[in-house]
Amino acid sequence: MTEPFAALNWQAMPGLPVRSPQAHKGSFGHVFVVGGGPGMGGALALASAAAYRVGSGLVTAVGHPSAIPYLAAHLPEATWRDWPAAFGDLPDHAVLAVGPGLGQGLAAHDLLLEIGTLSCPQVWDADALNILARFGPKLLTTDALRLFTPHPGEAARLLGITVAAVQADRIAAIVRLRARYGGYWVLKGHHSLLLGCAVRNLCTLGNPGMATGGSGDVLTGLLAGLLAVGLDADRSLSLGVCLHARAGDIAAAEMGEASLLAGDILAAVPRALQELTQRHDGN
Ligand SMILES: NC(=O)C1=CN([C@@H]2O[C@H](COP(=O)(O)OP(=O)(O)OC[C@H]3O[C@@H](n4cnc5c(N)ncnc54)[C@H](O)[C@@H]3O)[C@@H](O)[C@H]2O)[C@@H](O)CC1
Ligand SMILES: Nc1ncnc2c1ncn2[C@@H]1O[C@H](COP(=O)(O)OP(=O)(O)O)[C@@H](O)[C@H]1O
Repeated sequence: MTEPFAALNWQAMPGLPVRSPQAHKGSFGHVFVVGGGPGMGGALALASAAAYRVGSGLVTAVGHPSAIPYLAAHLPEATWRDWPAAFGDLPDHAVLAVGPGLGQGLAAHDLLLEIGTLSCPQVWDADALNILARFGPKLLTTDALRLFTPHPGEAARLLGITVAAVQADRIAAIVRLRARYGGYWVLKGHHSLLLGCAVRNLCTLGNPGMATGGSGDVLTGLLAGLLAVGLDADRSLSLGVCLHARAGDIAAAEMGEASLLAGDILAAVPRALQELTQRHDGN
């Protein structure tokens, strides 16, 4: 029998590290978000903005050329690179988030073959997971720190089973995912499961309004941003998943579940973060 996962407590969760008065943007990492294939520039923009919202110092979006005008109009704070991209010149403090809107064409395969050889911290989501499912664990040739964020459909592909089988025993599924691919895992959906090094939890926050296109892309950017500002992988996992879900609850309380957009979750992230800050300040 598998051990139960304990519910995380938002009320007791530590917030972001306090910024030194001498801080500069180089103090808070550099996230590279790799995705934004044809027709999916929005996923790239959502993930990139989310990385900035948790304090990442610099964000570079790496997307298909067709995604770039959209990105420049919607997120002028990000720098960008076109596909095909190479990653030989990444700075020491780089964190990669790979998958949002990536697509599964040949260019995406080539990008993933290179990223699997890199040693910087990485968050894998969406089409990066679909390509990983096709190649199997041999795609991951280094033991880089990797966070994987499948929804049940992606988890099913990674395990070669049905979505119904994943959902019938979600704990068994996440345990098998880690056994097969290593790394840190979130199995998304109602009561997302988290499996890290010291983390074996579930998140009871969130709501079905979050079942809307792009909300997973926001989570990917949050997780990469938290790694970039210096949180360890376990803490990034638990804070990132709860922050995303709490922001979804704040946004749903304002908008109603049916009207919720992924951008509303993103817009509520600062308020969710302020709840943590104010609690720790004793307000
Ligand atoms: N604005 C954009 O550019 C957007 C781009 N997106 C991108 O579109 C690509 C395809 O991703 P999709 O996730 O839509 O397609 P997928 O085919 O990977 O996943 C959708 C399927 O997964 C299963 N599934 C997902 N969550 C489930 C749950 N909680 N319970 C049971 N079954 C579940 C269902 O069978 C569902 O039909 C990705 O690259 C993604 O990043 C999407 O994120 C939507 C928004
Ligand atoms: N019913 C639900 N209850 C709580 N959270 C949900 C629910 N449905 C979706 N979510 C959350 O919303 C996000 C959806 O991610 P994903 O399926 O990858 O969407 P997309 O591919 O459109 O970005 C996940 O973080 C998931 O946990």
